[in-house]
Amino acid sequence: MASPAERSGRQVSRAIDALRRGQPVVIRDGKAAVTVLAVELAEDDTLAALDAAAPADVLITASRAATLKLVNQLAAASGPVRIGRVPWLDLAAAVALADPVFDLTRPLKGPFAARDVGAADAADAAIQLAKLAGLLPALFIREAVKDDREAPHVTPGDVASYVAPDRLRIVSRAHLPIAQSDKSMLVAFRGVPEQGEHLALLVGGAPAHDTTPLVRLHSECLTGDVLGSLKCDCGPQLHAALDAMAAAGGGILLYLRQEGRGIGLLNKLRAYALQDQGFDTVDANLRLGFAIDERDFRIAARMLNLLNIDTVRLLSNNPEKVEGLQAAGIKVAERVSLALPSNPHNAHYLATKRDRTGHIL
Ligand SMILES: Nc1nc2c(ncn2[C@@H]2O[C@H](COP(=O)(O)OP(=O)(O)OP(=O)(O)O)[C@@H](O)[C@H]2O)c(=O)[nH]1
Ligand SMILES: [Zn+2]
Repeated sequence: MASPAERSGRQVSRAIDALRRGQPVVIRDGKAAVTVLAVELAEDDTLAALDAAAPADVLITASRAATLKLVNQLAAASGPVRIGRVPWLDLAAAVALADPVFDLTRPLKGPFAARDVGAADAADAAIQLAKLAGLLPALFIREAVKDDREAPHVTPGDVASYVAPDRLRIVSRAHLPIAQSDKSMLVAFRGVPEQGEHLALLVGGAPAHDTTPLVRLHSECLTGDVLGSLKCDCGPQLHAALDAMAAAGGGILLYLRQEGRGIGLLNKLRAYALQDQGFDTVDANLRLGFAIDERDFRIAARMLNLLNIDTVRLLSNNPEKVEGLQAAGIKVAERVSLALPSNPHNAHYLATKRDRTGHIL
């Protein structure tokens, strides 16, 4: 029989799957319960079915609300913002609220009225589920009714346990000779299925017990790692890190499935589209409704724990990685910088990292 934790995990998986298929989900927090539907995938019929019980409002994040200049209406602007539904706020208008791609060409008319978000933990969990589903963080929301009982039901606690780093396990390991060292090994981890399998590449094999290994936290970047994008520095950093580890006699590269600083590939491309309009990497994330950086470095710390590593020499220019690891109990004995020459396409991106996200470059 499934344990309570397994049953709760299965419900969260079902809820994420439902959101991805454009179906509603119920989030229950004590006596309060809300029903949500992702704006991005809503259709006329699914929205009409949701609205049948009572017109559903629109839930967006604080950063999206700030972009839309809605925050000054609110006392607490750090959590999600619930926009009251008015007749002209139809599906197309809600999509425009959620998706910034048309912000410049078709400015939103309004006026929008922010209402009390109600069950705040349930609203937070709804936004987190949309992010786990790889969608824009915007949902239709109304109080749940009896007819919603077919939809997957979750609690904020279920969602928090689902993403807890201690769920991560090592599943498999094998030799993986690479150009820099034919003794390397690859270790695969299973955690949150929607995030993909995190990997640890042990360059030169398992590190000796008496050394402090050189470690790199590399966040997935399909465009840079695989396609040779010149917009970022990920591909060259990946290869330079492997070279540095080989030169040091070994090291560990954690390949974290945190594409686009945790917003996913589709949303990163949306951020790139905004960058084509002139916004920088920070503002693009905020306009989409995300945090500047959505990554959880406790996952990397948990991977290091499972590899029996408690102290590292970290290859990075990002002080937040150092702080994130240390807060999760990993000692960073030294930060080793990993800066590479810029090119005309990534010079502005690197300057933004230096000037706005505290990278030491
Ligand atoms: N959302 C978003 N993600 C981006 C953008 N450019 C690159 N990325 C992602 O940023 C991540 C790269 O970060 P890293 O190189 O691991 O880390 P960092 O924060 O730059 O810090 P370093 O350790 O100094 O390299 C990858 O997941 C990329 O996909 C962008 O413009 N928008
Ligand atoms: Zn990149």
